[in-house]
Amino acid sequence: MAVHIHPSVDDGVRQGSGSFTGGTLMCKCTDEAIKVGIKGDVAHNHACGCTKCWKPEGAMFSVVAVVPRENVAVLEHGDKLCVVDASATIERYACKSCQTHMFGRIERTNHPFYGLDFIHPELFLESGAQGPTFAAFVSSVIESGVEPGDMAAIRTRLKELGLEPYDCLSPALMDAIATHVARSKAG
Ligand SMILES: N[C@@H](CCC(=O)N[C@@H](CSCO)C(=O)NCC(=O)O)C(=O)O
Ligand SMILES: [Zn+2]
Ligand SMILES: [Zn+2]
Repeated sequence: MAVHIHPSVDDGVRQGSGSFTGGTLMCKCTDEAIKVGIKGDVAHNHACGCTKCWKPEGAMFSVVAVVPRENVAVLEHGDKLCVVDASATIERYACKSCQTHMFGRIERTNHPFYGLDFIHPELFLESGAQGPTFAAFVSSVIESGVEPGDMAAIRTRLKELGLEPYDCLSPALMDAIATHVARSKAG
C-alpha cells in the first residue's frame, strides 16, 4: 500500500534554510485571497493526525507549526475569516470561502501554549521555513476514517520520512506541558 501522508512531505521532508525571516500565508481563494504576515521562522513544525487541524484535500495529516502570536498579522481580506469552533482550545481562523485555516489562537491565558499561534507553513508564498520534525496524534487518523489495520504501514512510512510518530505531542512538548502544570500547582 502506498501511504500518502501530506503532499509537502510525500516526496521527502524538505529542511528549512535556517535563515527564514518570515513571509506571507495565503489562502486558496483565486480571488480576494486572505493574506497573513508572519515575522520570523516557525517552531515545532509537525505532521498532525488530529481531526481538528486543517489538511489540504486528500491529505491524511496536517502540517502545523507555532509562532509567537505577536508575530502574526492579518494583511488582506481579514473580513473573510471566521472561527471554526469557538469552544476548541485552539480557535482556528478559517477562510469562509475556501475553508483554509489561516491561524489558530489560544485565548486561555493559563494554557501551556498561550502566546503561540498555530499556522500551516505550506501556505507560505516563500520557501525556507523550518520543516516538520515529528508526527503527533498519529492514532487520531483512525477518527477520520483510516483503517486501524493500516496504522503499522503509516507509522513505518512516517519513520522512513524522519517524522518520529507519537500518539500525543513530542516528548519535548509533553515535558513543556507537564512543567507548566507542575509550576501552576506549586503556585
Ligand atoms: N483525538 C483528538 C485529538 C485532538 C487534539 O487534542 N489535538 C491537539 C493537537 S493540535 C496541533 O498539534 C490539540 O492540542 N488540540 C486542541 C484543539 O484542537 O483545540 C482528535 O483527533 O480530534
Ligand atoms: Zn480563501
Ligand atoms: Zn492537530
